[in-house]
Amino acid sequence: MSDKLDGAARTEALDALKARGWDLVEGRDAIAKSFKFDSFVAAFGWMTQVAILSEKANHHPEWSNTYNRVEVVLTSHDVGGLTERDVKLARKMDDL
Ligand SMILES: C[C@H](O)[C@H](O)[C@H]1CNC2=NC(N)=NC(=O)C2=N1
Repeated sequence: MSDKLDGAARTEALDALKARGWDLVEGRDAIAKSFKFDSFVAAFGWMTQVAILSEKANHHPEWSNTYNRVEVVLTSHDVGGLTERDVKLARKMDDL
């Protein structure tokens, strides 16, 4: 059974995410955010922490790093869209 977000839960989650700088990706059911850090070391340190959390949750980001920036896309590949797993990972990324 798909655990894709829909209805009021999806609207609520997306509103909260948008308030924190996340946006829907055009053409797919995914969210994206660009994180900027003071340095490459700060960016990579954050990525390392996220990697550990992601592995623990078995839910992983699509991302790329250029110097002090990390471009993140979150979606749940197994269901082809956004789930609560993406919302939780987004919140952890914001909170680190
Ligand atoms: C086999 C394993 O459960 C899957 O490959 C996991 C790993 N991490 C994942 N991460 C994300 N974002 N979507 C998935 O569907 C997914 N599947």
